[in-house]
Amino acid sequence: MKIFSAAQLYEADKTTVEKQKITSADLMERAGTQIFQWLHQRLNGAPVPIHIFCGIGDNGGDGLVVGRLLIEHGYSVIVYVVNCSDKRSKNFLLNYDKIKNVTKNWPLLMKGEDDFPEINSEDIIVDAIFGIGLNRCPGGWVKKLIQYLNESKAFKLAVDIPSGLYSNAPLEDKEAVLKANHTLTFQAPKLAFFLPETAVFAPSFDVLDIGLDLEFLHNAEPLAQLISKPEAQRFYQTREKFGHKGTYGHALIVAGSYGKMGAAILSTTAAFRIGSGMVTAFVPKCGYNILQTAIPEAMVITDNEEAFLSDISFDFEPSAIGVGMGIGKNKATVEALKKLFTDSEIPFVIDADALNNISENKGLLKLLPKHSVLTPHPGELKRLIGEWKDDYDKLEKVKKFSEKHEVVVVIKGAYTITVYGDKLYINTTGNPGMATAGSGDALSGVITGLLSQGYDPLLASVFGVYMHGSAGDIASEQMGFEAVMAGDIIDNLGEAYLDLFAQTEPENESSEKN
Ligand SMILES: NC(=O)C1=CN([C@@H]2O[C@H](COP(=O)(O)OP(=O)(O)OC[C@H]3O[C@@H](n4cnc5c(N)ncnc54)[C@H](O)[C@@H]3O)[C@@H](O)[C@H]2O)[C@@H](O)CC1
Ligand SMILES: [K+]
Repeated sequence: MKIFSAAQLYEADKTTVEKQKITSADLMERAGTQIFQWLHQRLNGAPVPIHIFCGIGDNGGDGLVVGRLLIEHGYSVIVYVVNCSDKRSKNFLLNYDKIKNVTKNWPLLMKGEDDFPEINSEDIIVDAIFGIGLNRCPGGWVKKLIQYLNESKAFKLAVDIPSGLYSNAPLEDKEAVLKANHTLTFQAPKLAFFLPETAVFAPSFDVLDIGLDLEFLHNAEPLAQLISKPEAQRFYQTREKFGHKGTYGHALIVAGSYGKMGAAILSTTAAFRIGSGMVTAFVPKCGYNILQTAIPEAMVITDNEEAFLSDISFDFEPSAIGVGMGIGKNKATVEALKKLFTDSEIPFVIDADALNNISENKGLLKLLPKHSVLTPHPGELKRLIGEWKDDYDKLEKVKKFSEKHEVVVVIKGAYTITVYGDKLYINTTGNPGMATAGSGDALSGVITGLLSQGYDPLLASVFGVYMHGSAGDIASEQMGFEAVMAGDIIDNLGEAYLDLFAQTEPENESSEKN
């Protein structure tokens, strides 16, 4: 699924109206009707008070449509107009008139703090104050209203986007954004829903298809691509009936140091579980017995040093190399990395201490084979590219970094974002249970394992992140977030493959769950 900018959505809106020969009011009716249906399906006529706060633009217009339809269906509705400006949009005015046909209770005009209504915790708040047309940070009494609504324990449903959030620009004041419990967003999710500083305001959402012009949406270059099951299914490469272990490559995992041999075990196992034909672990001497005992399927080569890596030499040609998990920052290890990067022509997966060593010795970057995959968590990323002002600045910096060094960067987080040149791929699998030691080692093993099977570096990254998250989701469903350990994620990679093509109940036809 594609993520578009606000400007692109306005374009799509315009094109749709022209091509489908409808009015923009018809489109608003469609949008409002979808929101109404979502509520109606869940409330089923329940007499719960619904407070709808409408701005004076088209987002407010949507709110008025929802209000009208709810009233027509007998719900208990109070509509407020957040009257922050006289510049009411055409479709706001049209629907303002229409709502008067179905109720004697005209919308309440709010002009300041004195007009803030009492709201009980069992009530529902519908936020239709500002949509993607937000053009400045909410201030004055409107900001106070947003804060007042945020303090309420009532369920808060945002129309299109939580008010005060820009769809694809940095946050100005986090005190002036509605903290929605759920958002119903039109046609495509907004970039703000996936970035750490702004995602907290839209912790869950459904995408409502309002029938915008498909050709326009198909041809528009998106801000980012969202990776869910349909995309992952397309990435999957079928295993051949007559394949043998050599068909699926020979991955090399360069990992571990004294006290951190678990990192090598996790990455090696993950490379196997994602389907590598063969996996060799290269570890310091102290890891030999540990690895051979823990993973009999793996081959093991050791460094001359007992406790850390100093000379990474091997006598075969791996089809992919993952390096860095738990290797530490010994001077000799830096030299060993220099030699490894210089001697190899195949792209690497670079993780953990290999990233930290690169950050401290930037010359190493120039030695990296093109299309190597870097998998930093936020701390490692900061060491690599420096501080950023906000999430959008971070993405721009990573894009430049990726272009300059011709590498794939996997920014790990709640929504992991893979960056390649100016392209962004946002993952949708994963959960807080995966914030656990070794989860990153599992991911680097997964990506290395996919590379070894012939997935190209970008696909290996995007598909690997999806599969890793999916395995984590399956693990959490079985044991709850808290109990998940990295090994459980790896153990469920097989289930994640099965889940990829499992038959499921059809979803609600018009909405995509997230
Ligand atoms: N583009 C589309 O595809 C569709 C858009 N629709 C709705 O239209 C919305 C966009 O409508 P608009 O462009 O009218 O914009 P909004 O309704 O988001 O708000 C814009 C109005 O609020 C004012 N405003 C913005 N920021 C303010 C602030 N901080 N303080 C005070 N006033 C502020 C603006 O000057 C303008 O008058 C979408 O979010 C969606 O809800 C839907 O009706 C259907 C289709
Ligand atoms: K809104």
